[in-house]
Amino acid sequence: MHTPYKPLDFGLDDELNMLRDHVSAFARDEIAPRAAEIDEKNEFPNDLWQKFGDMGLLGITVPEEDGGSGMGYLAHCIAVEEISRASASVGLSYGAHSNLCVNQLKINASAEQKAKYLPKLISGEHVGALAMSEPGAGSDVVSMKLRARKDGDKYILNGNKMWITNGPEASVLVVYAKTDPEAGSKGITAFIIEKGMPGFSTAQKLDKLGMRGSNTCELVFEDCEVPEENVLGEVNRGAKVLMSGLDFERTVLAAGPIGIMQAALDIVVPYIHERKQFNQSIGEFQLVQGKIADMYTTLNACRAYLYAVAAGCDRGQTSRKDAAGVILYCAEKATQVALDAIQLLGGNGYINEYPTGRLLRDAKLYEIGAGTSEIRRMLIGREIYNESA
Ligand SMILES: CC(C)(COP(=O)(O)OP(=O)(O)OC[C@H]1O[C@@H](n2cnc3c(N)ncnc32)[C@H](O)[C@@H]1OP(=O)(O)O)[C@@H](O)C(=O)NCCC(=O)NCCSC(=O)C1=CCCCC1
Repeated sequence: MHTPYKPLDFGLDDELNMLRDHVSAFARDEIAPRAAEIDEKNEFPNDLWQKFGDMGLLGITVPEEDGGSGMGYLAHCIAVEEISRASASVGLSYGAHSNLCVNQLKINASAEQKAKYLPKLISGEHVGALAMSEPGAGSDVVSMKLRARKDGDKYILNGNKMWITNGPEASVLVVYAKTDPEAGSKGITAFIIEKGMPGFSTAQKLDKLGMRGSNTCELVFEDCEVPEENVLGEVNRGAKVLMSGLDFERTVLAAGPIGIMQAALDIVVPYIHERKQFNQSIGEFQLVQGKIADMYTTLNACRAYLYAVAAGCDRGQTSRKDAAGVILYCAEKATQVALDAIQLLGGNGYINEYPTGRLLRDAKLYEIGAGTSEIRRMLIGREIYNESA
């Protein structure tokens, strides 16, 4: 996609710059022209899964020997960023598939599970999702109620999951349940659930404020029989799988707000040349230039933080506080930058003919999903306090 000013060079290597060019051109040609329609129809365009698969994006962090592209978390962030720049809801669903589901399998699945599930998830034949939240367990995720009772060589699951991204179309889902309800975080187990397992169904798609092209629903488990070979990781050790997964999730999903901020600048910079008031382009006014300066510097500061945290993940140095920190900062700044874009477009920014309203509605999700801003601040403050004790 064309950046309407000279962007800052972050000194990324050739492989990452080529990936950005490749994804950016695809997003410009195949996603951006459909972004308004995707939002209006409240529907993910399913043809994109196959195309993302063909481009090698769905298993981007999976080693080549397991059928993936063998790239890292920084590469994954760049893909999410460029897709989200064209359509934030497509970027969110893409991240939910490739990071929340596929990357969790990469880290925690057995060789047999990888051989069974990864090929179709990586090709785009299957869509992936991850389910942790419940109607009564959002921020307090450890209080989840979905029960998995051992019965011979299988588990019987009963309960619900809520707000599940890609839930309506997912064929493979990583689902957390309580195998020992009295044991708190030491009684959680991760399972691989397949669409079509008896007793597993999805409820009606949720009607959201934003991210409308990313399908979300409730999952229902009614005496759902799951073979014990579908346990992901160790029994009763699912809290570690969940919490460490959240560090990667928060890092990679922080690229979504960055795509939104870049999209805001893509719209606003040409607009301030075209829009004339008082016989001149509004870009001539210093208050307008000041807002553009704030948007640009905010975007670059967010990018620098994200690229540093993602490069740390690639070196095996995951940081819980900085995963929470980068998504906290990028999400709140994306909401502000979307508001700035609306303000600069004035009356045009407030009508749905222009995409700035969608940017704002989409940005708001990132202050809530993958841990609220409040939970993120708590995690960062707690860790800094404990580290410095
Ligand atoms: C921070 C939090 C509130 C939990 O704090 P507590 O102090 O209770 O938990 P605590 O005592 O810190 O931990 C429990 C166990 O876990 C281990 N562990 C923790 N971090 C890690 C880690 N980084 N790596 C490995 N193990 C870890 C910890 O040691 C403990 O184990 P133990 O019991 O001692 O054996 C947590 O629940 C949270 O974060 N909520 C937000 C959930 C939340 O973010 N959903 C979002 C779901 S929605 C979503 O994901 C999407 C939304 C929209 C888009 C798509 C995705």
